[in-house]
Amino acid sequence: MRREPRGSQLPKKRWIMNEFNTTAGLTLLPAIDIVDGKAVRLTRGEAGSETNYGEPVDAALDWARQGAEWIHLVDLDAAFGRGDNRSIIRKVISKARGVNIELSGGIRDDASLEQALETGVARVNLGTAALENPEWAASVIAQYGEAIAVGLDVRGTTLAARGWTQDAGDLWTVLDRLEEAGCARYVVTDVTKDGTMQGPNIELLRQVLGRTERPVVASGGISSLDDLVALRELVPLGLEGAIIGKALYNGAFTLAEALDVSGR
Ligand SMILES: O=C(O)c1ccccc1N[C@@H]1O[C@H](COP(=O)(O)O)[C@@H](O)[C@H]1O
Repeated sequence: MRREPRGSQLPKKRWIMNEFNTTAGLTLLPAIDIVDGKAVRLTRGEAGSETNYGEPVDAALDWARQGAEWIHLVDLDAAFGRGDNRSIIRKVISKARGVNIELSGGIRDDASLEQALETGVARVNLGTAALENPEWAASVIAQYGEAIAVGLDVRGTTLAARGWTQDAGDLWTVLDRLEEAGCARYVVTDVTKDGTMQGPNIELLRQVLGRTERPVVASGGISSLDDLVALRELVPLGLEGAIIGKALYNGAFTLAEALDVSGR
């Protein structure tokens, strides 16, 4: 099924260059967030709210066995600016060979970016740096293209940085700037939903999809297979993927079941 162009007002050339693949289904990215060497889930990103789910490598091997194409790997200690989990991250990456890794947390300058890319990950997410250091973000977006995504982590339409502890600007203003810079992809997280299993913020995703032709990955709140069905309906609008966290760890459904409904 071919998708109708969104908005006949789009310039034709731009539309042709960015046509969405509507037959691809929804790419699923099971999440492994690491604190102090362990896989955890936070509630709304609040430090200290974590539930511990054991060894990150075990989670990665489990997702890989169930058919994961991607893993969303987060160094939460680096995101909070209180250390890092680099050695365990390298271990996860080497054990999950064949699975694409999206890595985030603490990637804020040339050194941390090079270190992240050297691990062989498929792409990295910039959070804080994209908000606090626009010139650097634009330069690495230009240099690395598809290897860089930007995480748009929001409460309402206010972006959050530094472990989601600081407000860092207006979503739409920053999105316009990143579009200018040619950002390849956005990971949109409703912080107020993250780790709550209250369902994704479909309205927010629709609004973002209405303002970019770049692929978008949804994050935060997924609780059921029905949520994935609802997100799949956004694929023709440009939604590419969904990050799943607590629902998998809590056994609401398995990754294999989720992949079945994802259309991949
Ligand atoms: O994923 C979380 O639960 C989370 C909670 C609190 C802060 C950040 C969180 N996640 C990831 O951190 C990166 C941002 O890191 P940085 O600002 O670039 O250092 C973001 O991509 C989220 O995926």
